[in-house]
Amino acid sequence: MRLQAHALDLAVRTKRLVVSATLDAPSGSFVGLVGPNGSGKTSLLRLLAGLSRPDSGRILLDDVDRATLSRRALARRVAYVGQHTAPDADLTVRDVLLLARIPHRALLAPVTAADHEAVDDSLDRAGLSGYGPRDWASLSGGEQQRVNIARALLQRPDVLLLDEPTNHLDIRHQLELLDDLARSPLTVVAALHGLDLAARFCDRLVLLDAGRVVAAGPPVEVLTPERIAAVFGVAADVTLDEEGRPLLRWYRLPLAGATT
Ligand SMILES: Nc1ncnc2c1ncn2[C@@H]1O[C@H](COP(=O)(O)OP(=O)(O)OP(=O)(O)O)[C@@H](O)[C@H]1O
Repeated sequence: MRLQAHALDLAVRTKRLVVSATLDAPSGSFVGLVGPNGSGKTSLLRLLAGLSRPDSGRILLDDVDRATLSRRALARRVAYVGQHTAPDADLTVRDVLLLARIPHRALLAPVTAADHEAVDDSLDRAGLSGYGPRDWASLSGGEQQRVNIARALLQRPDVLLLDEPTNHLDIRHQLELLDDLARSPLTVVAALHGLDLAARFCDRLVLLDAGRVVAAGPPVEVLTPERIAAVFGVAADVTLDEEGRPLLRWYRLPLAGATT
């Protein structure tokens, strides 16, 4: 499913969080949202997820205006994992995962054996077999993150929106997750801080600065040393790996040539 956003604007009081942002995530692509702290990545993802409403602009799912879809239809198609997604109540891991099946059940229909099987499968795939009876709150940060992503996948969405999905994950789990996302047939849009990993795994990057999209396209076009210096204020060497993707090497601060 193709996800497009046209000229999205969002302001809170006088602060403009997202300014005329346009984004195109073709079906099955993995798009990375990158940019410094406070550049609007979360704000844009929340607009795409329908968690906040733009002041202007449109969001299209396969050319259909998202505003015309019901909440339930949207929940079946689009799953979102935020940075601090925590269930309110005391729930087990199994309870948390079963919640994800709700959009696929008739209203008030009971949980079935098929739901439990789907939960067991998702735990196996997340490398968390046997974690079902554990209290969600007792999991480590990385385990909670993996359960959150498993929960989003259990929704069987067409579009997956992830805010900092590699947060809390050790390097092996970061690589496994990004590799899975890159291979997945889902359309994925993820806010990522690690430019190196974003460059390696994403098909396209959207670079935000102060709420505006300042560059979008394949990583090799977006992550030039000049743009990295202008947006992040750091100096980097950019070479290409064997697949033609950018490999970044950072210089220590202060930025060469900068006056203090
Ligand atoms: N409700 C709000 N009211 C006022 N300002 C807000 C609100 N929500 C976000 N902001 C501000 O909007 C800007 C963008 O925030 P956002 O969380 O989208 O950035 P981000 O790129 O995801 O940042 P980070 O990399 O630090 O997670 C920040 O300056 C933030 O303080």
